[in-house]
Amino acid sequence: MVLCALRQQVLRCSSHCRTWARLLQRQRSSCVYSSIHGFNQDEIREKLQAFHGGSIDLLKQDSGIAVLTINNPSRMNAFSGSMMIDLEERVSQLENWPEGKGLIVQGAAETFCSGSDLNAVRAISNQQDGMKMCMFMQNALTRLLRLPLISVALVEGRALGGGAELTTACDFRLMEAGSVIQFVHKHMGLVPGWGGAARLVHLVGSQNALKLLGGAVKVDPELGVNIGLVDGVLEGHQKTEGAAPLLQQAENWLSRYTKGPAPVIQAVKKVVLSGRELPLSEALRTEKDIFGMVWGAPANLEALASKSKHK
Ligand SMILES: CCC(=O)SCCNC(=O)CCNC(=O)[C@H](O)C(C)(C)COP(=O)(O)OP(=O)(O)OC[C@H]1O[C@@H](n2cnc3c(N)ncnc32)[C@H](O)[C@@H]1OP(=O)(O)O
Repeated sequence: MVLCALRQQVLRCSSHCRTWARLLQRQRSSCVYSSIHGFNQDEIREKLQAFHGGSIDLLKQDSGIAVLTINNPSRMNAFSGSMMIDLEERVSQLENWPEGKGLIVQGAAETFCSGSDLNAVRAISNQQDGMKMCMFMQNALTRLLRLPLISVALVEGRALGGGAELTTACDFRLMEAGSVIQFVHKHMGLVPGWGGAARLVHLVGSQNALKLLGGAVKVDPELGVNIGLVDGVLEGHQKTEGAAPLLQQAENWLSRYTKGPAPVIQAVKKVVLSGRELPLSEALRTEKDIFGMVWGAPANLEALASKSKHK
């Protein structure tokens, strides 16, 4: 009897492992560009590495909420080439964090991010290299959005150009009162290239996206909330007496969605992600696979044993 139960448990575990492996594989192979698109990761990494400065810092906390900081304050947190590589490496670390539940993306020194480092942009202004940088960043930001973590961009100060695009690679956006998100690309003779336009259309619809990009509109928190780009407004702790530090406010906001065991939170993110990205039949099959991973798992058994009521 005991042996039989044990065998069932082992079978269930190995089936869960296979499902996990398949889903992880699906997630990994879901980079937008690979060698079949003529994308040579090593070549572009080498080019980007030449434009150094700043860093992307990752702090994984025991709470299961990590903080990713865009750190290049002397350039208003603009993305140097080496920071792009850093970003990709931090995303890899987050993909391999079984205890993870949430992620906050913030800028250092009270501003979010002023986009690409214009010094690097000037130096690689040829079309081929520009497109390679764009492929690299689309891969990194797509993987960021597809992390099995519930993510929030915490916008303090300005999110400009690529910085505005980065906010759209998170599940949610919180803005400090007085902060601005602005797709300034048109003023630079550009359009978004880090995937920001495609994600913006999903978030706010094509009419609003056209207005924001076509007019390079300064999105303040009120407009952001009205068009569905922004999910919450935080009190500026410098200006409002008694307000908690912004990061603390963001952690409090996020914690309502990250309460509970990591496998369940990750499963929640995965079913939403598959519903958002996959055709319906494939999304339904993926949902079934993910359901199979939480069904009969410890959190489910514990909840059943405690006869919880949802009053
Ligand atoms: C993917 C496509 C893209 O992202 S294209 C890049 C889009 N971003 C931009 O064009 C931002 C240009 N910068 C600005 O508009 C201003 O610097 C903003 C961010 C509004 C800040 O203004 P302000 O508070 O007056 O400070 P400031 O101009 O003195 O800047 C401080 C130092 O930071 C630098 N900085 C700023 N942004 C960038 C950037 N994107 N790339 C490189 N450096 C940047 C400024 O040049 C300035 O440096 P310095 O003190 O003059 O050495």
